[in-house]
Amino acid sequence: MTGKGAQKRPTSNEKTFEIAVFDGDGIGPEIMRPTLDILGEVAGSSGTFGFEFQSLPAGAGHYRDHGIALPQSSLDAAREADAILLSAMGLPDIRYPDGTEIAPQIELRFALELFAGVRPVYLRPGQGSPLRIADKGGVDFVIIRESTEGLFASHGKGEVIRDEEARETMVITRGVSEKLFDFTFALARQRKESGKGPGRVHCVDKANVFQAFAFFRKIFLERAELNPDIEAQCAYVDAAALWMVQRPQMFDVIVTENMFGDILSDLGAGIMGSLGLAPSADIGSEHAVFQPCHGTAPDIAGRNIANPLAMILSAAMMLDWLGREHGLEEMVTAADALNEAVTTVLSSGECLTPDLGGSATTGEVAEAVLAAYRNGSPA
Ligand SMILES: NC(=O)c1ccc[n+]([C@@H]2O[C@H](COP(=O)([O-])OP(=O)(O)OC[C@H]3O[C@@H](n4cnc5c(N)ncnc54)[C@H](O)[C@@H]3O)[C@@H](O)[C@H]2O)c1
Ligand SMILES: CC(C)[C@H](C(=O)O)[C@@H](O)C(=O)O
Ligand SMILES: [Mg+2]
Repeated sequence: MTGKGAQKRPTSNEKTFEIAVFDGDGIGPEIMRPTLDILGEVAGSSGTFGFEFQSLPAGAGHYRDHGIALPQSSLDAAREADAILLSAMGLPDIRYPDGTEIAPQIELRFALELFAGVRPVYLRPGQGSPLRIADKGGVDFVIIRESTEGLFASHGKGEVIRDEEARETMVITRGVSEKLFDFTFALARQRKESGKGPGRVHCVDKANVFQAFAFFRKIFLERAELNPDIEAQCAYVDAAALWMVQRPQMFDVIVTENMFGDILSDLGAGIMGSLGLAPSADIGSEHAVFQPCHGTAPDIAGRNIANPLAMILSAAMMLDWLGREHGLEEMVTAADALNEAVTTVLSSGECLTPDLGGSATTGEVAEAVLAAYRNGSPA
């Protein structure tokens, strides 16, 4: 896979995956660079899989310089790739004429039908958290954020009427909701089978007020009947936000609408102590994008102090997804080992970026992860 601006980093292994890479804006390139180095080493030490990375232009900077946020050639190349890695895009001062920010990641989610935004919330042993609960153990749940409709469906289509009134439309469709809930129950089952969770799904909505959410909940309950081995619960979003802070251990898998998922996943990152620890995967039937939950952090960009762990953990999610999709157990094991390496670094508390109270640089944290990976490497 080549193209204008392509940067290839081939490794000579049996199965080579083509990865589309969006460096993005702000801290994006700073956290992407060491992540690709880590992936290169993980692949190199495996001997059974490798990566070809293709860097693709898109983002707010690209819009400022070229008048387009996501070139068709980038979208086409992303579509062809085995997986897509994205750091973060958008800058507060660079906007479309309608006043909204440049957000090609939304275009990618729509174009590639990435309906399931998987956003884990996991407190590692020894890891700090602002929560004042006596026992912080057992905070390990996943938010599934529907990512192609809900309140985001009117992205670019909202209207302001005579400077007096603004309107956006929320869309919930049966087709996407059924796929979303089936994906969610399957994930809860996978977690149950691997001992990570009790096999429980909470549908988080606002069905007490909005017809669209009553419909969302109705479809959830229909699909729950087809998955009787998984406990199905419903919660209103305001109470769910409270419980995420007061007793987060009650959650295993949360499934929710796009906007609620956007907000709750940042709350989840807050529980973990930093947005710099929150990875994500936007998954569809044929494509997947792996990116941190956080943005381009313009306030710290260019200083080499951004926390690279959310990006590295997103790369681990990519390894896990590719491994499962292609039946390559070694990739799944490598994903676990990379996760474990991050746990080692966080638990020791010796090499942390300033968002976690430390003074390490982006590069130093990535190096520490690599060292921990080498020590506990599955190879
Ligand atoms: N997925 C994405 O690409 C994405 C997500 C959210 C926001 N954005 C865009 O990013 C820009 C900035 O948005 P924002 O400031 O509201 O949110 P943000 O996530 O960029 O930053 C919020 C706060 O978290 C900190 N932070 C974020 N990531 C960090 C990291 N890896 N290490 C250390 N600290 C980190 C920032 O310094 C800031 O204080 C906006 O243009 C927004 O639209 C993009
Ligand atoms: C930047 C923005 C468009 C994006 C979203 O709202 O989806 C971000 O907040 C996220 O969580 O991925
Ligand atoms: Mg967000």
